[in-house]
Amino acid sequence: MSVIYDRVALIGLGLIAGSMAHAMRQNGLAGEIVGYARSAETRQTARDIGLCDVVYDDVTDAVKDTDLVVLAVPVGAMGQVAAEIAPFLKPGATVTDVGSVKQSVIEAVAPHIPDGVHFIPGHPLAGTEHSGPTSGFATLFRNRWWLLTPLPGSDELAVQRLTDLILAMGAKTDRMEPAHHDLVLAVTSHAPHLIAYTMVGVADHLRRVTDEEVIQYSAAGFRDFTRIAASDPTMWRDVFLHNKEATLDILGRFTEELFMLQRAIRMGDGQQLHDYFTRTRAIRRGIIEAGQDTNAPDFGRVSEGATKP
Ligand SMILES: NC(=O)c1ccc[n+]([C@@H]2O[C@H](COP(=O)([O-])OP(=O)(O)OC[C@H]3O[C@@H](n4cnc5c(N)ncnc54)[C@H](O)[C@@H]3O)[C@@H](O)[C@H]2O)c1
Ligand SMILES: O=C(O)C(=O)C[C@]1(C(=O)O)C=C[C@@H](O)C=C1
Repeated sequence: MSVIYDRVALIGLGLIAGSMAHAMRQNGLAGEIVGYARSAETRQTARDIGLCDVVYDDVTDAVKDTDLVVLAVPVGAMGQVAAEIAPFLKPGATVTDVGSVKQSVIEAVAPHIPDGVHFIPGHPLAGTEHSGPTSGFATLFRNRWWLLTPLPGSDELAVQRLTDLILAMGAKTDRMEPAHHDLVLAVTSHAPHLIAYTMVGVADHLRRVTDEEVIQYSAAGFRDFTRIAASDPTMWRDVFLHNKEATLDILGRFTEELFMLQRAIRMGDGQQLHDYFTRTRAIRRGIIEAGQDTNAPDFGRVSEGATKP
């Protein structure tokens, strides 16, 4: 494939930036890939593993004369990073982000972007429970959705060029309104993470009662259900603080359903339980059959990729 951007700067060198670096390099999509991360330790690890062509100690050096700047830091840090880099952005450059929440990132970043620079918010629906500069791998985005939430009046050529990069990294892309994105992701990603974290908390509480047995004999159901509870605490703290309303809305609905099932169990209403599980099983199977389950975990791929990027 051919070069789409001459120079790409990755700000924040974790799972997503690292996977982008591998995917761009493997497919020859960037003339030069440079990077910056806040912690000196992360920068050193990135240099040791050759993640980028250059890793800078100063974020402004990374964005100077750069065609595409990718903000790949926790959602709560996006605004501050945008403010730092804004005076050094090249006219005509594109700034995108990969944050899991869109409305609050747009509110935090857009005011800092100078005229003549294109800000195109985005979100790859792909990840693992691993984080940091060694966790990325080239195939992370393959067959995954990468949503763009362009602002009204965005430069269509700039959006198309970013779309070309995303497609060339193996992803599928679509456009969405930021508020709709945040509601959809609250259902499909944010609430499930909170529930998984909670389930581990419950198991830990019970462990004290059962004398370690909960952890020792943790069944496949618990393991499958709670894999995502091993995810980065900073990232998820920021997601919940910045997608507050949608997450609280979905958790309210979840709690109502849970109470309904709880009551059915208490009343011995087997018919209600069976009907509910029959309906939800059909929905879940439908997702797989429609081929929309490409974001489901694949443990073989993840562990292989994470250790051998
Ligand atoms: N992990 C996932 O599954 C996933 C999937 C899609 C999108 N995202 C989003 O992508 C972004 C990055 O997530 P990740 O999983 O790659 O995280 P990560 O923890 O693996 O990496 C984050 C990087 O940001 C750096 N960083 C933190 N604060 C910074 C700051 N103020 N300035 C500069 N660097 C800073 C850290 O040093 C680290 O290198 C987040 O916004 C997250 O919501 C994550
Ligand atoms: O597979 C996982 O480990 C993930 O949690 C990835 C996942 C998701 O919920 O699907 C997590 C957060 C993102 O913003 C996008 C993808």
